[in-house]
Amino acid sequence: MRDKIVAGNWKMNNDLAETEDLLSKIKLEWEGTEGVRVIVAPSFTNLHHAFESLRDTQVEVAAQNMNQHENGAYTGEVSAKMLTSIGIKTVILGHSERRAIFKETDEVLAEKVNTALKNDMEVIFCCGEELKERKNNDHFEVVKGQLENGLFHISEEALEKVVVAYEPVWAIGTGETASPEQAQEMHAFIRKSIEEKYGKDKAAEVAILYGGSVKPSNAKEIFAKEDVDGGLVGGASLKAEDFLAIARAFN
Ligand SMILES: O=C(CO)COP(=O)(O)O
Repeated sequence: MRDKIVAGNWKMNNDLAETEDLLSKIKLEWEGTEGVRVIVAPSFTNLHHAFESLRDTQVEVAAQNMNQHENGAYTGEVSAKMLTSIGIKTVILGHSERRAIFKETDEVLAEKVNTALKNDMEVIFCCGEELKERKNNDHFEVVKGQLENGLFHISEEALEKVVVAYEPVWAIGTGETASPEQAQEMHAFIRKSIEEKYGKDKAAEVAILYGGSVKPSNAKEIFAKEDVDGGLVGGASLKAEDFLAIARAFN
């Protein structure tokens, strides 16, 4: 059975005090539900603290990004080894903000995926189309291209360390959610694409998360869809109450 996952991408929010506050609320209120993985992704500066603070809990910690190079003269960057050395075993790669604002290409992302896997890290690989691409009916082609060029070079064995997150750019931070049907349609397409490359059994094991204005009020309906295995949550992950209500939406 594939994992059910609710991951909170805190983006560039929360200083140390705010991080401590949010983590303490999550720790206090998350009872741990059978079969649901809860992950938080604070900023680099707060990762070590978050990991130590959540050490004895069932809440996991992920990084929001990392560099594709192992080490060297890359001022301001963070390597896989720096992350694993503080206990971080999961990294979000290819978020649309990284692609659009920081100009990360499929080629760079393919390298990042390789580096993460080589360092035995789990990858949450993001994909998703922009509004104009959906309006032109290009969304399937765009997402397939992102998967083929950024992810599908990895081995069958490595796929076991990959979670895919579908985040339509037009639904991120806009309050506009993909309908449960739109999410299911794309998730089924993503699973089919994985199946064509790696086979049915492998595809059935890959968790595919939906991201884009997930809230306590819509999570249940979205997560009920067959190919939706959870959510990658932005804004609503900054409030413990909302984030955990989303995590409980599986029940
Ligand atoms: O980008 C997202 C998570 O990575 C989604 O953000 P929102 O939930 O704020 O729309």
